[in-house]
Amino acid sequence: MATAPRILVYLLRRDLRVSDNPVFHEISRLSSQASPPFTHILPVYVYSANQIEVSGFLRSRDSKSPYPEARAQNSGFWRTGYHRAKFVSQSVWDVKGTLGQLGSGLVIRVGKYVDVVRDILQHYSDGGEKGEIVGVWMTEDTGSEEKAQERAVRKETEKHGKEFKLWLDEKYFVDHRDLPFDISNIIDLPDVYTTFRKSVEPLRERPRPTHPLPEKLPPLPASIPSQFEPFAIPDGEEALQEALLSPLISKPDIPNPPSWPSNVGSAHPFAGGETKGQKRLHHLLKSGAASAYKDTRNGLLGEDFSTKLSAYLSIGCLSARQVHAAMLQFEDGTPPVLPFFPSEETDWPSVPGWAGGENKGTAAIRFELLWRDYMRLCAQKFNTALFTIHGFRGSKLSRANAEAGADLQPYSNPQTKKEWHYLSHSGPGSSPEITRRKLIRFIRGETGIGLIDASQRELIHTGYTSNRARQNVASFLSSHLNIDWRLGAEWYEAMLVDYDVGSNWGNWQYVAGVGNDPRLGRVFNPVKQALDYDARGEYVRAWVDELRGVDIAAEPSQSAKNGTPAKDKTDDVDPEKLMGVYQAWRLRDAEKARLGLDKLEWVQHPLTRINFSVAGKGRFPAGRGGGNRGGRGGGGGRGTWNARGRGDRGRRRGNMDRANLAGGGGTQDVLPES
Ligand SMILES: Cc1cc2nc3c(=O)[nH]c(=O)nc-3n(C[C@H](O)[C@H](O)[C@H](O)COP(=O)(O)OP(=O)(O)OC[C@H]3O[C@@H](n4cnc5c(N)ncnc54)[C@H](O)[C@@H]3O)c2cc1C
Repeated sequence: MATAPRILVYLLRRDLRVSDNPVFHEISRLSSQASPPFTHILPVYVYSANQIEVSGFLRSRDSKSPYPEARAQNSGFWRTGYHRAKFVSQSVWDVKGTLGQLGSGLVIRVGKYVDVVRDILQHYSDGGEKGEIVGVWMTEDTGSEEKAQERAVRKETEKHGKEFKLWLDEKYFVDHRDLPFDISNIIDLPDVYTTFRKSVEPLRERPRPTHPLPEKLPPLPASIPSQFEPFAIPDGEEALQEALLSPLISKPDIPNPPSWPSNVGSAHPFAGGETKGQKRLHHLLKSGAASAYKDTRNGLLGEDFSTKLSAYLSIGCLSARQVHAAMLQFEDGTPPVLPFFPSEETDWPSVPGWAGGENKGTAAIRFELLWRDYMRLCAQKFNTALFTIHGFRGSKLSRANAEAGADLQPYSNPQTKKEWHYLSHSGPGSSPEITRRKLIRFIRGETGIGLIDASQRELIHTGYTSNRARQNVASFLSSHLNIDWRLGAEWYEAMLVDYDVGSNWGNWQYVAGVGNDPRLGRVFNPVKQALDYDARGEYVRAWVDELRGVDIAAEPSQSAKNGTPAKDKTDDVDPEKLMGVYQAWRLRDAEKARLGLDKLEWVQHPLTRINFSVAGKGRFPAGRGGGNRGGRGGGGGRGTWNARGRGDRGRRRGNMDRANLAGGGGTQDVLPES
């Protein structure tokens, strides 16, 4: 008589890959032993009811979900919006396909993790032919909510007398076990990134080797419990996606969102999944985009100015060490081995950077991947302070508050304290109703500040906007409008295809001045930034299509009349007219009337006016030449509206961020750069 199946349950969360996955690696190793501890595996992915709306999975229209809607705490926005829901669903389906090819499979469920686990444990509790659970495994995750999930699943598993094992999350650049401090004493994490980075350099030598793709995995058990009531899991990828997306489409976060302008492509047109992530990584190396990254990373338009790996990394379709390993092979002149992309030997030598060791592009990618590690460690250190208005700086755990002479300015410094405008209650100079109206205009991309509006519209349509744009948007909401920065973070959480708890909330805190930016009172000037990074207004005019017809042409110069080529790409642009693209209220009345802009509220009554003027005559202001990127910015982006190419290369930096950040916060106008 056949023995009953011995089943290992593996709950997947943000580890949606089969290669370089320590859990699948170990399952494969154990199952190849003479007497494996389990005969079957049950990999399960749960659409977690408090993080993604699951009412679209209700079996009938008359049934009611036992879970409240998955909405954010301060704003009421969906926790997971359309773009990410789609990307995650594609990624889940991709893993399911790979597991199927390896002789196993993936079961998809909705609900709370603990409810799903309880249901599974109960199904097998009688023993017999159905089988017996030998353990429940799960990979750890960042964030207080995720930790609570882990505790609840552990408790439930142990209540049933089964073993629970929490695996280390190995999708980061530096393995937890290799940090220069003991992770159980996370208070020792430096409060400033540079200090942390120096403690783990040289970065190229840090990551551990990757695990290979298993050749074969144990099968699913024959008896699998169905989804518990009142939900049902539809068959097929399309039906599943529809169940996820339908509530988000039927109840959009804002009424009448702006429409997608013609002829502008998404900077992030990529589908989710481990195989797609590896394809993207392969493309970055093969096209030379990885080697060019340092010079292009502050672009605004196009697919290749930056890696666009963030969404794959955030849910674990790729691990950072896979990115590192592929770059290492490229740098050493070995065709990168990606499990889903065997390399063709022949044409690599023609790729810029091939076999040349670490270059400034690949080094800069490692630098950024370490930022991601750092944000995740901060989230772990500060825990729920990640979501509080006064942020890390206000936390008792901040070393600045704990010790004299630490890197961060102490929270008690009056410069770090702001009077925030809230949605829930009145504060000095604002009421919830005014804040709500401003917030809606901010979200719709109708603030009247071109760079902000372009980014917000791009975000709502595509689920992505560049790092440069994100910094400006976060600074604008928190320092120009003084609105509770958490509303912006929640909007990003809903919208971003690459949302990641540590990176999102940590970066919002950083820019809002309550996180671990060692410099105090920094405010981005979004007009100056537009001039530096969108020198022809192409990005703004791509997404804010009302402004496409704005005439920015300069009077033909004498040299042009003589047929001599322009000295600079912007010689044919009239800087004063360009200012009307960056802030439409500055357009001449006749131009506004010609384009019908005089009837638009956001043109006539912008949320703030920034008195920035172009210094000098004929040419754009100082601060645009030379210098290289350092710290957190640099580079620039150009291209046509539907550009697919890279951003501009080799652009300025030096003192620029300081200049960009000139001026005060609040709703005060930012002072012009002298
Ligand atoms: C207000 C704000 C919110 C943000 N929210 C998120 C978020 O939810 N998820 C997220 O992954 N990133 C977030 N970022 C960081 C950064 O903007 C994105 O990682 C980056 O734009 C993603 O595009 P990319 O993959 O092409 O990045 P690249 O420029 O190609 O960078 C390579 C990788 O490095 C990492 N990285 C780069 N910059 C940062 C950074 N500042 N912090 C942490 N990791 C970084 C990402 O994993 C990224 O994929 C945020 C930044 C700001 C200013």
